[in-house]
Parts: sequence; C-alpha cells; structure tokens
Amino acid sequence: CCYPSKRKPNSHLAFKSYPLLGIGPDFLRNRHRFFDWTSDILCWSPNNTTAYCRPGMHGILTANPLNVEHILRNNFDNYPKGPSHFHTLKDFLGRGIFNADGNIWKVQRKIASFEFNTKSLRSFAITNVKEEIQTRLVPLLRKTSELNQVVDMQDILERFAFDNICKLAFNVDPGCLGGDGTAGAEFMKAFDDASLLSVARFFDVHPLWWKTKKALNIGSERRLREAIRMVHDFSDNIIRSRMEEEGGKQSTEDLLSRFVADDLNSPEFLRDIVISFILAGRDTTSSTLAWFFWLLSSRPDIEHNILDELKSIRTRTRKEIGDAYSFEELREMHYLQAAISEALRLYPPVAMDTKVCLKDDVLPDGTSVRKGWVVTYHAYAMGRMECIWGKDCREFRPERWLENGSCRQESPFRFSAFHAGPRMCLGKDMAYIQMKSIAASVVERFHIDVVDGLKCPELLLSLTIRMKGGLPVRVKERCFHN
Ligand code: HEM
Repeated sequence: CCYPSKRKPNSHLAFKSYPLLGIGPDFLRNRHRFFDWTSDILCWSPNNTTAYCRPGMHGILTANPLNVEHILRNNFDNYPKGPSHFHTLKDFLGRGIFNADGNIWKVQRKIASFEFNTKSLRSFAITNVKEEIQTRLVPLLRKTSELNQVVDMQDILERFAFDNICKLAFNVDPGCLGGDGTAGAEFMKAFDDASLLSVARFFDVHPLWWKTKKALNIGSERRLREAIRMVHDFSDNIIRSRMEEEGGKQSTEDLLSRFVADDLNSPEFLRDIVISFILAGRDTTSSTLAWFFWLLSSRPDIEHNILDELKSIRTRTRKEIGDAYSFEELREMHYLQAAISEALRLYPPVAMDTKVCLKDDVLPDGTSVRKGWVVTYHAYAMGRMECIWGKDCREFRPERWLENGSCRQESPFRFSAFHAGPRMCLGKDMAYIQMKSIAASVVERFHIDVVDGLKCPELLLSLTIRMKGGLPVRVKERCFHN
C-alpha cells in the first residue's frame, strides 16, 4: 500500500476533472490514500508534474527536481506561502515563522538562523535530549519490556519530542513522557488538536465550508477554537512571566529568551514565534523515528549494521552501553544517519508543501502557471521516483547514501524533506543529532518488535504524516554479554 504500483498508466492515473466540481469527487474517493494516490499520478505524468482544479482553485502538483529548484530558490520571490495559507493557519500560528511571508518572515528567519548556529543553543539542545533519554525514555522502555506490554511507539516518541521542544522553545518541561505532566499533557493534547483541526481546513472541498462553521462556532471549528484558546493561555502565562523577569534576561538558553531580548516583539508576536517552533520541532522528528522503527523492524540486517557501527564507536572511545554519546560520536554515525535519511526519503514528515504564484510563470519543464494558482511540491512522491533514486526506489536501502563509508549529502531539490532554498529547515542539523541520539540509545539497548510489522500503517492527514492508530510494538531488552 505504501509504494506506487508498477501498473501502466491508465485512466485512473490522472486527475479526473468534473464540470464545476473539478477533482473534488476523486479527491473525496481517495482521501484515505491521498499521498499514494497523488504519487501514483505524478509517477505516470509527463515530467512528473500535473495540473488540477478544485472549486475556486487551480493548482500544479510537481515531483520534478528542476521545478522544485525553480519554485524554492531560483524564482523564490514569485512563490510565497500566500494569503490563503496565512488565513487558514492564522488562528493557530498567527504570524509565526511557519505562517509568515515577506518582512515578518525575514525578521524571524534572521534572528533564528543566527541562534541556530550558536554553540550555546546546540549544547542546550543536546543536554536536554540526553537527559530525557536517560531519565525517561530508557526507564519507560525497560519497564515495558519487563511487563511484556504492547505500547504505542509513535505516542512515546511524540511525547518525548514535545517535552524536548518545549524545553528548547521556552525552557518549560511539560513532563508528557513519564513526568507528572498533568498540565503539560493537557497542553500537548490541545496543541495536537489545534494542529489536526487547522490542517483539516486545507482538505475541505471549499474554504467557505470551514469559514461558515467558524462563523457559527459549530463542529470542528468549535473544537479548534477551544484547543487554540488552551494553547494560547498556556503559552501566554510563560511569556508574561518571562517578560517580567528583568526584561527576560534571566534565562538565556532557550529560544524564547533570544527573541525576548529583541524589544520590538510584543507578547502576541512572541507567542506566535514560540508556537511555530514547537510545531517545527515536535511532530517532525517523532514522525521520522516512528517510520524508522517500523522500517527497521522488518530488516534485521540493517539493525545488525547499526549495532556494529555503535559497537565500533564504543570500542574506540571505551564507553559502556548506557553512557551518553557526545556530539562528535554522534557525527561519526554515518550508517545510522543513512538509515534515518532513508526513512525521511520514504516518509518525509512534511509530505507536501504549497506556495502560491504571484505572477504568470513557466516552470523549467514547460508547465505554465497563472497568477493566483497554487503550486505544490510533493516530497513523498519524490522519494518514490525511479528517475531520482533508481529502480530500487521503493526499497529501504541505507547503502544508497554511503560513499566511502560516509553519509553523502543529496541535493535538497531531489531530497526535499527539509525544504530547500532561503526557507530551508533551520533545525535540520539539530534534528539529525536528536534523532541519532534517540535511535542509537534505543537500538543498542532494545529490540523493537512491531506488532503486525508487515502491514503498512495507514497515514493520517496532519501537518506532518503520522500513523493512523499509532505504532503498536513490543519492546525486548537486549542481553549485553554477547
Ligand atoms: C526530521 C525533522 C525535520 C524535518 C523533516 C523538517 C522539515 C522542515 C520543512 C519541510 C520545512 C519547511 C516548511 C514550510 O515552509 O512550509 C521546515 C521549516 C522549518 N523548520 Fe524544520 N524539520 C525538522 C525538524 C526541525 C526542528 C527540530 C526544528 C527546530 C527546533 C525545525 C525548525 C524549522 C524552522 C524554524 C522552519 C521554518 C523555516 C522558514 O520558514 O524560514 N525543524 N522544516
């Protein structure tokens, strides 16, 4: 179910447009397998690009690296996120970096790029990850193993990531994984609901639908309003007290303090900034790791190679299992980096990303785009294109990333999981460090046995791709003396 079929193109493998309704009916029919449906279509479309229309909207969908480079870098100014994206997510994200264009985006990007390159933020992030692995993740998995329980690994990873990103964003530990975490758990649940319900607006057949429900305060819009109120209350309390602390200068490690230091930022803007960062760092790493563990569960050969790599690093550095890995040791884990990159290639957390065209344009493959059309690049489909990855593109094969034992860099226009160009992900390096740290600590201590591992989990439409129903696993602690 996860990979494009090798069927020859036929009438089902193109968007079918109906008078007035556009692709609406087909969209509704394929909603449950949206990413695979659209990937199949792109796979068989000339130049891996296709056009479609929905009521009130024309769009281009592409998985062509030349087009991606054009949209995300070469003609960047012509492809902002646009007003429709802004208004759809405004209630939740406000003017935060994820939802901003133009100057408001530039200001945040400038401060954040500087901070993400500082050693102090990096070491703050590494210390937090180490601490949560040692004090929460490992004890929880050990207990699960002793009790031989089935647990939801996706949920565990999401709780971990939420604690971790809240520490990085505003130095608050919600304690969702193993802490007492009552207020934190409510915050996480509200955050989750707000993301899911906000993104559901994009999948309505027409924006008027959600706008009407919002005006009447009914159904999903009523729940969304409540979730957003809870997220805002929680964040506002922290921000208010931080601003009262001598201009916020007491804690300088987290991201909030770095933005508070800039006196131009109002409390509402600070809240928007923080919410965007939590969103950026929360679901992305947990989604990648959930898919990584699912893929690994059916490939003992790859698990074995990872264990070998970890053993050789420990032997050289004379470390015991249980000692945390340093930044330099994590950087030496090329095979693990390659395996995680494979998970990202096949299951990019941000599976599709949409821009709007400001002025009529022609893409490098000859596709015409009119002013006001939406242009979407399909990272999930790109990971399944033979012309990019070769005939074995459907296989989980970390070796494709290795060159002389090192994990190579791929062009971000071909491997677009982290976006590309001026808006490329700011947290990429931090994310790899965090994911390698977790994966290494888990894999060397435990074998993660996915219940029904041969069945591909169904994808949930959220801001990031998640597994519908979670990832049920049994955890088996390894025996260390062999
Ligand atoms: C596997 C992990 C991650 C993946 C796959 C990923 C992917 C992405 C993607 C696709 C975008 C572009 C989104 C858009 O503009 O619509 C993005 C932007 C961003 N990411 Fe990440 N991300 C990851 C982890 C992180 C982490 C851990 C952080 C920080 C804590 C982070 C911070 C950001 C920020 C601040 C932006 C906005 C950049 C801008 O608009 O200028 N990301 N990321």
